[in-house]
Amino acid sequence: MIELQHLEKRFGESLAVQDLNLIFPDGELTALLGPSGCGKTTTLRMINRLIEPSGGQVLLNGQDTRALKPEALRRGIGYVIQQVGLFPHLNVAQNVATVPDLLGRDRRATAARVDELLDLVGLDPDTFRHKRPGELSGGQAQRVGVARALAADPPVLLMDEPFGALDPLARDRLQDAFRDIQRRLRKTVVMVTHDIDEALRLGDRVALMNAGRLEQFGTPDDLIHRPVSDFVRQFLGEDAALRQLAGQPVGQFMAPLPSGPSPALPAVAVEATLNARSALGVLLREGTDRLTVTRDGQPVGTVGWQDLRSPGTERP
Ligand SMILES: Nc1ncnc2c1ncn2[C@@H]1O[C@H](COP(=O)(O)OP(=O)(O)OP(=O)(O)O)[C@@H](O)[C@H]1O
Repeated sequence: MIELQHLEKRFGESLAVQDLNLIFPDGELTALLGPSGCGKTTTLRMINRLIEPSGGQVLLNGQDTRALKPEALRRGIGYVIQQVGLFPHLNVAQNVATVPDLLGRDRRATAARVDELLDLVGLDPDTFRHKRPGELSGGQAQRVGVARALAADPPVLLMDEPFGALDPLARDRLQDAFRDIQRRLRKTVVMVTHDIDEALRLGDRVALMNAGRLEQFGTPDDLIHRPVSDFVRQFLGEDAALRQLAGQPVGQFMAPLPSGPSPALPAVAVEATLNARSALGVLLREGTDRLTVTRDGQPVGTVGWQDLRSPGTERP
């Protein structure tokens, strides 16, 4: 668990971060969201002490990070940035193995781990192991960056606009891949983004900052349906709820079929993997109030307006 207590950063006369109190829960992804210049990156970099706080403290599993050597601290915290910063003269495998090598881990075990990680981020090891960073697309390089950050198996991962430089298609793909990875690995992730959709899509929780202060901390649902201020409402925009739906499969919102004999099902069916916003579109277009939800063509549940307003309990 990472805890920020009265954290503050002063640059000359101006306060970039002020009296920030936040807990990043273990195993969850928290998105640090907010307009440009609100202090997101400064906050992130105070966690691994790339920036030293002017006041307050950061606790990592209860320990004040000032008590740790910055290098030792950073070895236990993966860090992914937008300009991946791969070493151009090293190949992909060597780049991913940087930290395990530094830690003196067994070579053969590291090579196996590199292949496993390349697989995990969706790069075929045989194709990519020996490529140089200059031979990769932006999306591929970013995947290598993620694999490298995971290589030492750090419990904590800090990510600064990790998908920001990618075209929308590559960004979507990598966000999906990363969401799957995070479901499996359950790292404690803090991700800086100014992209509202990304925060709502990937964040278990969202910390929305405004001018160096925390405006609201909560689940995406909290921010959308229970905004604490006009700033939150305006920053997310009126269509926030719709945009959140776009990032989630309709299967997450359905009411499962009761066991026993099948009841009469709505005539129009959609697959559970369809995004919930499109399912809403189908409801509107067909002028009906419920849809059947299928998996591989088999009915598994039904979904209606009310279900799409608030996520059901069936989240995977
Ligand atoms: N090294 C520095 N010296 C002086 N001021 C700085 C420095 N780093 C950041 N700032 C200022 O602190 C404030 C917060 O910057 P920060 O980079 O944390 O914002 P951000 O929310 O990450 O913004 P963006 O989304 O644009 O990256 C800004 O006003 C910025 O100009």
